[in-house]
Amino acid sequence: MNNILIVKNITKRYRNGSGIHNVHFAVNQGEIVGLLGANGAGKTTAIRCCLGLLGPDTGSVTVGELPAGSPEALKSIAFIPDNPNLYPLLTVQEHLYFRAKAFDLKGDIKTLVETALQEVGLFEFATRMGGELSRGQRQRVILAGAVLQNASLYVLDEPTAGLDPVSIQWLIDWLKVKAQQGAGVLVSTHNLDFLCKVATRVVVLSQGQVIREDMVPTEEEKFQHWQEQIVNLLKGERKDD
Ligand SMILES: Nc1ncnc2c1ncn2[C@@H]1O[C@H](COP(=O)(O)OP(=O)(O)OP(=O)(O)O)[C@@H](O)[C@H]1O
Repeated sequence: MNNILIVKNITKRYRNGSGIHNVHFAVNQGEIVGLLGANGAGKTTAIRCCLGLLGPDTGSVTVGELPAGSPEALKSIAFIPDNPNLYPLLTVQEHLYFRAKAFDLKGDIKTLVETALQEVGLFEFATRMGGELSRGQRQRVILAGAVLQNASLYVLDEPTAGLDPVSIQWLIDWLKVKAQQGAGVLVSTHNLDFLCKVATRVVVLSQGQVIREDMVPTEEEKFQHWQEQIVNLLKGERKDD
């Protein structure tokens, strides 16, 4: 299997001594991997290292064999943040034109933008201002930007926060299609139901370290037992209980 993301034994310590230690995992092409962990476990720090926003003290992160943070690596990663902010005074299509420019896309940008908006179900919203959209709609604009970019790795931080059940199902189906098309997906979430439905594998972080890597059970009746195990694992690792 081809790795699209390789996180190799990274350690990143903040000045106060917290951070992540010797974290290692990979995401293959066509795979959806969940990143789990209690609050403060180190998920955001690991994601920031994957995006190249933080440089690890030791270890390395590669995206499609390129060092994380390099311009080419950045072009292949789409990051969908937990708080999908848009430029409030740009329309949806202007936001996407801007993105197309930033990524130096060639060709018929108008058609590319229209196709991306159609794919995420926002074609009718093309001329709406970013500031006039709901949270779920703003997230879809960011997903449309990822479509434009033709990303090979999608990194999502708490993507179900604030989404209604229909939108969550839509996101599950959309991510599965992206994986079928060959992209790798890394999704950090506290939503175990969502994770069970979308991911094939999870990496569990606790106190800055990987404490477990697991395949997600494929049979629905095993989900509950597996979820209980994970919750107990996370409970056992929390210091404030
Ligand atoms: N900028 C920072 N400076 C100092 N310490 C930080 C910084 N960011 C995070 N930390 C600490 O690093 C550890 C890991 O934090 P991180 O944000 O990566 O966890 P997380 O798993 O994303 O948590 P959550 O689920 O609450 O978002 C925590 O102990 C946190 O307090």
